[in-house]
Order: sequence, then C-alpha cells, then structure tokens
Amino acid sequence: MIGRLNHIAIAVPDLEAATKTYASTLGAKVNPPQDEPDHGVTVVFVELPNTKVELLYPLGENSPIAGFLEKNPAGGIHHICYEVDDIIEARDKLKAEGARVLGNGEPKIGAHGNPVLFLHPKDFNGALVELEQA
Ligand SMILES: CC[C@H](C(=O)O)C(=O)SCCNC(=O)CCNC(=O)[C@H](O)C(C)(C)COP(=O)(O)OP(=O)(O)OC[C@H]1O[C@@H](n2cnc3c(N)ncnc32)[C@H](O)[C@@H]1OP(=O)(O)O
Ligand SMILES: [Co+2]
Repeated sequence: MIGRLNHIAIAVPDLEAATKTYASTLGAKVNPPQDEPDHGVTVVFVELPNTKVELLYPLGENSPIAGFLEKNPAGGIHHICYEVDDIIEARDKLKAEGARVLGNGEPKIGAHGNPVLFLHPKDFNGALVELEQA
C-alpha cells in the first residue's frame, strides 16, 4: 500500500535558522516558507535528490506541533510521509485493522495540494505517519 517516501518532517524552534542551516551549512536547495493555516504550521521544503525534508514551525494558537516543541525545545524529527495511490482506500484498510486515523478521519489538503491524513504514532512504533495521495 505505501509507496515512495514523500518527506521527513522536522519541527524546529527557529524556522529561519533551520532554513539557513540546510541552505548554507548543508548546501541544500530550500524553498520559501509556506503558511498552512489549516494545519497550524509554516513549512519550508528542502529539496533533496531522492526525497524532501519538511521544516515545520507553529502557526497560530492551536498548532498541533506546539506540544511537541515544548517537549523537544531544540526541535526534532516530527513525522514521516509516505505516498499512497488512494488515500480513502488506504484509510479504510488501516481503520479496519485498528489503526487510529487522527483528526476527524477525513483527508485535508496538504502542502503539496494533495489530500493527506495522519496516523497515530503509538500504532506505528512511535513514529507519527502522514499519508499523502500523490
Ligand atoms: C501542511 C501540511 C503538512 C504536509 O506535509 O502536508 C504537514 O505535515 S502538517 C504537520 C502538522 N500536523 C500534524 O502533526 C497533525 C497530526 N498530529 C497530531 O494530531 C498531534 O500532533 C498528535 C496527536 C500526534 C500529538 O498530539 P500532542 O502533541 O498534543 O501530544 P499527545 O500528548 O496527544 O501525544 C500522545 C502521545 O504521542 C506522542 N507523540 C506526540 N507527537 C509525536 C510525534 N510527532 N512523534 C511521535 N510521538 C509523538 C506523545 O509523546 C504522547 O506519547 P506519550 O508516551 O503518552 O508521552
Ligand atoms: Co508533512
């Protein structure tokens, strides 16, 4: 069911500093920040030859990553995003197998303009999993 690795997300306490680290220190191609109010984050995508790194910074009052940054003030790997062909089919299969789909269970449009869903980290070896229909 899961396909390509679409991105690895890192929650960061300072988006500008993290962007500079990837652009200057690591010499990677970075994109401009994107506000994603529907997800409560601002994201910067770092383009790599075989995948992307998504730098995440809280946006607004109820950001879902605020708690994570409180627990990890220096930042940390936040989630891993896999691509699926059919996100509804994937969701329904996973729910049938007892996995917890976060939010109201309906996909939202993610940073790439595709439907995304999140799966509870406790069901996937402590890793927050994002699925993106791509
Ligand atoms: C623009 C969209 C973009 C894209 O790629 O398209 C994005 O990726 S948006 C990314 C931001 N959005 C989300 O992360 C939505 C899904 N996340 C959530 O709903 C919450 O973050 C949740 C439920 C995973 C965690 O909520 P909270 O931080 O309030 O912590 P809890 O106390 O409820 O956590 C329960 C339990 O899970 C552990 N936890 C929390 N976050 C993570 C994580 N990122 N990775 C692994 N484990 C995590 C937390 O430590 C708790 O464990 P416990 O043993 O009970 O302490
Ligand atoms: Co993501």
